[in-house]
Amino acid sequence: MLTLHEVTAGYGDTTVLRDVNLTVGDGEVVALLGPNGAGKTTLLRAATGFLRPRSGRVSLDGKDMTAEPAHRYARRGVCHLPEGRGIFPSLTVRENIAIQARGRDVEKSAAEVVDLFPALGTRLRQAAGSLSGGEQQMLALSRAYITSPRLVVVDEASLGLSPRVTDTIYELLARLAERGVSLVVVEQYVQRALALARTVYILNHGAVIHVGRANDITADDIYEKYLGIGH
Ligand SMILES: Nc1ncnc2c1ncn2[C@@H]1O[C@H](COP(=O)(O)OP(=O)(O)OP(=O)(O)O)[C@@H](O)[C@H]1O
Repeated sequence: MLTLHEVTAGYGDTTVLRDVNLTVGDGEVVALLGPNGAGKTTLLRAATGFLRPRSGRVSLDGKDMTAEPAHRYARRGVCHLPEGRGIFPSLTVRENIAIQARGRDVEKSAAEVVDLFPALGTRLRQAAGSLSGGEQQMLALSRAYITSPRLVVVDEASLGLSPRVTDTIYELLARLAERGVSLVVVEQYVQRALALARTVYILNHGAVIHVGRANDITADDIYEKYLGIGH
């Protein structure tokens, strides 16, 4: 459903991505891995209309989206969950849900979120910034449920969270995948990403240096061959 063809992108005079090709099929889960500064966040931004490529082409279901802004991607079912959660800390949980709901019934959306994340049920009137890190990430993930997207792009969902909360977040991503939602997941924990994904892309210095099936590679291989961090 999503295709990046020879995408080059960057900021000001800095070129970050160079001729990147990437495809995500309907219902496919892609893990996007690579060292710090490799350009993973930049790739997600270029793939969802938040950063316009300098050259190359981004398309959704065959339609050229390269020059389109992010809200047009959203209208076509793309949900971008940025690093840093993308929630409004000074607004209440309910107000955040109202913004995520984008014109949908807020009560119904809030009920859906509470059903999915009972922990948020007693906190609807609380400022989102006063939630724990895990609860804030759950609130951020709510967007991917109440808007019924076809493609969800997730940047470092587990950053700073405990292993237990990370398990919960990954169960929810797996549930989205079971529903047939396509996912692109940037993750520092290679093992977790491999367990979820069908396809692995490894990025280094803004270029794709490996594409393959997640079943055909181990986390150790990825560290040794591509990330250069013996562990
Ligand atoms: N807004 C910006 N303006 C200028 N340069 C930027 C900007 N955002 C990122 N960069 C640079 O682009 C490069 C790639 O950054 P990016 O955040 O895409 O990498 P990443 O793989 O997601 O890294 P990390 O794992 O550390 O988040 C880095 O050298 C970074 O300094």
